[in-house]
Amino acid sequence: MGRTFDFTLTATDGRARTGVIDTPRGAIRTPAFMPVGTAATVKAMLPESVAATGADILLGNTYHLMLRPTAERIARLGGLHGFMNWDRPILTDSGGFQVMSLAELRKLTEEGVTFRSHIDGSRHMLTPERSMEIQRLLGSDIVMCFDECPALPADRDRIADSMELSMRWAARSKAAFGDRPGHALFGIQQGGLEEDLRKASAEALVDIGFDGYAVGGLAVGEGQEAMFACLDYAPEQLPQDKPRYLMGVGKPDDIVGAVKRGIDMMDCVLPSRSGRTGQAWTRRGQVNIKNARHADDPRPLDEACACPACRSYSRAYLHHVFRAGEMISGMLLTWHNLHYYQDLMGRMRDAISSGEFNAFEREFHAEREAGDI
Ligand SMILES: CNc1nc2cc3nc[nH]c(=O)c3cc2[nH]1
Ligand SMILES: [Zn+2]
Repeated sequence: MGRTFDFTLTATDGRARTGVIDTPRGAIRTPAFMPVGTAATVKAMLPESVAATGADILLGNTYHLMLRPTAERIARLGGLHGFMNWDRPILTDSGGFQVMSLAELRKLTEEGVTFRSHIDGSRHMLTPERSMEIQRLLGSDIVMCFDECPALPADRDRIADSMELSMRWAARSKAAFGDRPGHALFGIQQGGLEEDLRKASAEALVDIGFDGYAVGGLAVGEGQEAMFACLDYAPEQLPQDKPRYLMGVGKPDDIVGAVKRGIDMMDCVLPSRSGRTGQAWTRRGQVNIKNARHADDPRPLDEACACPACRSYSRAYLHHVFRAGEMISGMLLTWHNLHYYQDLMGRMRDAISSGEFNAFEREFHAEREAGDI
């Protein structure tokens, strides 16, 4: 296993970029989409199936794994890669966002956050130092700073105070992370929808120095228009030569708009979560396979898709197994959705490389208007 973590840009088209992040566990082609493997599994998928969709990296959640089975147990068993049988790169988030959205009886102080587990009510504390320790125990390749993500809408003072706390926590995260060749630490920009606060956050993070930079604080209910308005300036406030990671995004059209605005990495539960509920994402838009109109339809979900669900099964079959509550339903639609997302990322990488991103974007939207799905 090599010891480096390097990002190489291979082409740009407008503000869109494509490149490769080299890590000791393999290369990550950017723009990259990371499937979410919350509790050491991408739900309804075998790891080899996740790899078959084209995913170079997946995301693990510190909050869930620290509660169950605990980071110490995973470390005793050799780390998250061996534990979940995924030998490619893993990015773990820092736990702060999940604590604020899932845990009970939370108390936030300068030190960190104390909370009770949503699983069994046990008491826990997360600090920048504890988050770095957990992510080290898990063995993740890309570690995220411990930060606070304020819910929007929020007034400017609240956003400013929260961003400044996150910057102090970023410095503590960096100090606790130490020097770990082959492992990366990403800072997370905050500042809500305030351009000057985002600039101040970016400058604070660059002063501390990170291997990559996330645009945090978005996809928290602000809506696509406000998110894109923020992405019209925020990515370019961050270093041009490091990966830019937009957290928690998103629907396919969110992803295309984010890549257009200079984002290199994204993660979202949407393709896997919606796959389990019967929502399929296709080039021509969304298909709810549980809708009665599919009951006798012999066509595949998407004629243009090469995934196992589209190659070997009809809409009628997918409709049936969802209506019957069969486990294969979630497996097939999750596989299709993750395959579609990775296919979308690959088509964007190719379009950027050939300087045709604008044409790609026009075609992407035109196909969705075509209807008849
Ligand atoms: C689903 N939307 C979403 N997931 C997020 C995760 C995050 N983690 C750390 N910091 C963030 O600001 C942050 C924002 C996020 N938005
Ligand atoms: Zn498919």
